[in-house]
Amino acid sequence: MKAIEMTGVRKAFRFFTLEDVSLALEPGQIMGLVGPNGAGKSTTIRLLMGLLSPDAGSIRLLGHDMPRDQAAAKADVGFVSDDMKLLPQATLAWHMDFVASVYPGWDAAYAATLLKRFGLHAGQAAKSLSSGEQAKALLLLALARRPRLLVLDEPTAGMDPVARQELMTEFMDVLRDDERAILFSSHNTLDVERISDRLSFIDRGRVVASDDKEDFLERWRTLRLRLPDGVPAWTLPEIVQRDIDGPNVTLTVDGFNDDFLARLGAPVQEVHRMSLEEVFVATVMHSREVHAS
Ligand SMILES: Nc1ncnc2c1ncn2[C@@H]1O[C@H](COP(=O)(O)OP(=O)(O)OP(=O)(O)O)[C@@H](O)[C@H]1O
Repeated sequence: MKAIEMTGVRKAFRFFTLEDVSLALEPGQIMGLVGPNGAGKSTTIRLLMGLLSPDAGSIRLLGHDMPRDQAAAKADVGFVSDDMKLLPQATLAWHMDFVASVYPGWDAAYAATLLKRFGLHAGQAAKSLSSGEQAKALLLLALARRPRLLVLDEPTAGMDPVARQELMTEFMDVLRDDERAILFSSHNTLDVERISDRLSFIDRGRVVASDDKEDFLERWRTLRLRLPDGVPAWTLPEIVQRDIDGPNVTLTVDGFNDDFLARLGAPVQEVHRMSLEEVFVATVMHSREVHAS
């Protein structure tokens, strides 16, 4: 059974449409949902969690049909988004007791470990926590339930680099158990590159690429060539961008391998791997060009 299965999902708002979104996540995997502002990440996550109903398509969370079976699904799904708030007057201990009383999977020893790791104090009132501490507290409450699936909308927003690193380590620990899965959205490609097994890039309401992280990083390259006799009119479909500066040509390639080099038929001076951020930007720009034409 897949942790997440979204097929052909559509949701139209007045000025924005999420179109034909399909995502799949297996147990034991972490998926990073990456996209620019307004791409549709939170809308996708709200649909997943049953907070919105799709106009078309199907959504299954841990095998449950959404939004119909959301009560059953949510018993096993930890969800945190940046518009969630703790009760201002209540302490973190009160929140922990409350969540423990609702969810039988609550792991008190793990909660105590997370308190220490995140530098939080159970006796502190929520209103006196900094915004980064509030975000950590919400994540603690979700993680200590030991849910089979964690769905996190921008979990590291407002956190400093040290806190982000701690959190990423924590996510990796959650996945030691092969039955669990995490979907998280982020603008931060460094975080995503660090821990994700799968990546889905979303732009303007469409999933523009979805694959294993290693496959993305293996496929994409920038190539530098020097061509004294002018620039050939390459039409190879793998070339998504070409920058020409006199005889110096830089190609951005999606689908780099020996066969591509043979078909390119030109001496390549340098081949560089690309960071996930570069792959993300190139994918989004290329998808926009394709749509515009
Ligand atoms: N309830 C709604 N009614 C109308 N439009 C909406 C609604 N919710 C979201 N939108 C629109 O859908 C688009 C996508 O929003 P969404 O919050 O999913 O983007 P996002 O990728 O999470 O962006 P960000 O990274 O900026 O948080 C935006 O243009 C937003 O204005």
